[in-house]
Amino acid sequence: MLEPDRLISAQPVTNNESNQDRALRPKQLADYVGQPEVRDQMSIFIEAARKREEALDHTLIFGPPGLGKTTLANIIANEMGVDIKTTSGPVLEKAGDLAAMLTNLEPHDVLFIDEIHRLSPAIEEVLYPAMEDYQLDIMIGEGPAARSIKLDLPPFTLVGATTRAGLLTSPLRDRFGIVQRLEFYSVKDLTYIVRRSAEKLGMTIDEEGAAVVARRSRGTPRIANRLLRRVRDYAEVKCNGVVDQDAADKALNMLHVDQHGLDHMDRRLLLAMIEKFDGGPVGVDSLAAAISEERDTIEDVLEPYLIQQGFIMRTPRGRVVTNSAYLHFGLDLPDSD
Ligand SMILES: Nc1ncnc2c1ncn2[C@@H]1O[C@H](COP(=O)(O)OP(=O)(O)OP(=O)(O)O)[C@@H](O)[C@H]1O
Ligand SMILES: [Mg+2]
Repeated sequence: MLEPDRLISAQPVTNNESNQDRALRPKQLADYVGQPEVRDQMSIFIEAARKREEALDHTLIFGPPGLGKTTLANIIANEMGVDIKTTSGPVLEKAGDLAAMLTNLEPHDVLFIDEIHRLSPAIEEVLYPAMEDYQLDIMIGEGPAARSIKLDLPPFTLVGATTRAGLLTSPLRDRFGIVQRLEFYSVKDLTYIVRRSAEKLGMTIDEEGAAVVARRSRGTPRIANRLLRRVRDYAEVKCNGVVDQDAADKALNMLHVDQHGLDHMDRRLLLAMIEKFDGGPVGVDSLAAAISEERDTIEDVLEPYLIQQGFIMRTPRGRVVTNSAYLHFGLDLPDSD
């Protein structure tokens, strides 16, 4: 887990924040900002399924935390005009839990399984025939009285979300007809998201102020919304509630979020690579030990953005920092030999 005080963590930190997240969450594909390819494809697939009066094909959504996987799953159900039932990989412990959810679905409903890479193998076994043939094949009872029962399920859509597609077993991955990968958002898209969230929160922010928040949000809408709330606090106390470029800059400097949206965790990772490992290559486990962070956090949360921004590269021998990272910290470039 991340330190709960990490301001730019992409995970929702508190329940209260999840509620606020939900209030800002778009409900229709048309309001889903950015991700143009995903949006275009999904609108076609959804319209086609509706015309044929079929359930949408099973859909896998992957991408780093806070980019809009849960949001998209809900939009899919909404646009299909069906209900969504939500669960997650770690929550589904027993095959019976999954069976109960499956048998409660109405035709064409969406079953959303978050963190689908964390399903147990036993549950995956139940899922395969359910996905492929809408068949539930399950053992009930134990010992000599145990018997297997088969049930027909209504045609439904499984929507799975995961931070990394590579973590899924291939039989599971192969059963998804639609696979969507979410990308980090552009500053332009995030600026738009910030302005719209500001409107919903009843605050005043100008284009430049919104752009400052967008630039420092690690390409992630959840972080943009979180920073916006802290900027609002600052502006209400220090500048009569109006957020312009100057107010946004000052607020975010106070929070130690730098121009690239990097916070102390990112800086710690990059500096450890530079100072302790001469810039790499270094394996993720050594890195995790050096900064006392979990391997998963590094791979799921920290690294994707640092790679996308060109601060880190993945090589067969491990991670290396790039010259941009040295320049970011105002350090001399290492001798190239
Ligand atoms: N395309 C988008 N347009 C506007 N706002 C968005 C978009 N995607 C996400 N958001 C905002 O970001 C918040 C976080 O998104 P969401 O919860 O869907 O992320 P996630 O990918 O499911 O994250 P996690 O991996 O932590 O489950 C949403 O509540 C919503 O306000
Ligand atoms: Mg989610």
